Amino acid sequence: MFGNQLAIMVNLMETEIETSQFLTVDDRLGRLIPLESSELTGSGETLSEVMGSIRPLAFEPELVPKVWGGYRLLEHAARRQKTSDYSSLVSGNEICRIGESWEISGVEGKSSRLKMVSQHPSENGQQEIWTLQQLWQKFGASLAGSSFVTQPSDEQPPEFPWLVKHLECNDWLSLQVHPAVIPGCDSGGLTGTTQLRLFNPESASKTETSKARVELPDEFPGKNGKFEFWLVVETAIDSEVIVGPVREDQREELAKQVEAGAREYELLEAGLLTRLPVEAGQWAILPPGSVHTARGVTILEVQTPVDVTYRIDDYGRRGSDGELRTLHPREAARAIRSGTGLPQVSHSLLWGSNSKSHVDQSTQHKQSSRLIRHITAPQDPFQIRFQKLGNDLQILNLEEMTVLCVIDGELELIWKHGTELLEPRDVRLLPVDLREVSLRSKGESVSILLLTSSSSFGGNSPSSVPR
Ligand SMILES: O=P(O)(O)OC[C@H]1O[C@@H](O)[C@@H](O)[C@@H](O)[C@@H]1O
Repeated sequence: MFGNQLAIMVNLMETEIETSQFLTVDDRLGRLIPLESSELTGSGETLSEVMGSIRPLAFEPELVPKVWGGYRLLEHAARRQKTSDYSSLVSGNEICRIGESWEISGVEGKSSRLKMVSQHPSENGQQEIWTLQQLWQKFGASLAGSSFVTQPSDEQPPEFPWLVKHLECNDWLSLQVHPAVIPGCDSGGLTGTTQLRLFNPESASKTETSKARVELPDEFPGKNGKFEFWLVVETAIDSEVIVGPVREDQREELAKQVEAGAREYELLEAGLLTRLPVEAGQWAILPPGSVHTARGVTILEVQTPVDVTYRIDDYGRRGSDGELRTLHPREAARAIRSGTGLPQVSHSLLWGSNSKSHVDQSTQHKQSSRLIRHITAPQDPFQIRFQKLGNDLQILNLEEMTVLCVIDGELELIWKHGTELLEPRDVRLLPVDLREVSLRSKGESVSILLLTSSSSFGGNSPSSVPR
């Protein structure tokens, strides 16, 4: 699957919080070791040397089995790898429901592996393997430019600021909530104006600020909480989301009932959660402390790099070990109390029948063949822009590190030394050192999502190339 390395993801139960770790086989020791401690890192001194030349970075998607998953992410991965042997793509080599495909991750122990293009073997003859976290620590300035800060050596190494996944929620996700932000948190290796864009409860709206100061979780001192953005990419029949609290003044009651072990239907009956049908093209913003679940949807998820979920209700399901999946009512109640904003689900669609209406905090404008919509608010920890491009060439100036996700259509991505054709679900990390890339649709149009830290989008909006 990854050269001669077998990569395996296992679920570990650490106290009450479910977490997981990517493992790799150490040939010398003849056993599994955490990927981050593997010594298979490359020896390049610059990002260009590692890559052969500076180029958009592609990572190996990591497929994660989930009880609520399906088979589409697996089928997609098989198509992409040009294999019909699905079992070779799954940890443990057993075909099972896949819920998540981790596209870009620097999360400790679960960092994405760089897809190598040049096949330079390292000194010991092995294919080099770089994780995103290793690249971030060694070449952060090439990736993020002047906004990257190196930490003094006695401090925690900076963490890559975003986590990008595809989710296939064939069945309901657990009803869940993620922990809130801790003030004075790790900046994720970014500084200056960019650092201000990382989630800060002080800059949230007034009603939210008072709540942000309540009890804070102590499990992850010094880390950001989990702020999520969902773009609904595909839907099935009966596609729905459930979110809450519906109003800010319900937060305490919701927390109380969750702590007392209330189930999803009781919270819905009490009007503390709301159930909404969703269509492809809608999006949701889920600040820490938002209760949520979904089913019948494929989602592109962008989040801050915190892999912690507190389950409120799991509908009596058993995990792969045959045991009921753990619920965390006490931690969930605490996360709800320290929530930093209400969950929002867009009323309009980014594409489809009502895509023209203005909604929520997004803004939209049309330029030549392009539709641009800024989705997240300036105080949010990352900025999301949706763009529809035609087949005229557009330049994207990379004044800051950008993640490019293809949503629909085929995209031609051109940079100084090369070009590549991207398909829906392809994700690329565009380092600042690339300076600029050009984009155009191979067909009539292509939809893309751009992820950055700053809301200014200075030179980072594609502009037409004069012909
Ligand atoms: O606890 P389960 O149901 O497996 O869900 C866990 C998953 O939930 C989703 O809403 C997202 O937050 C994912 O990033 C997370 O991994």
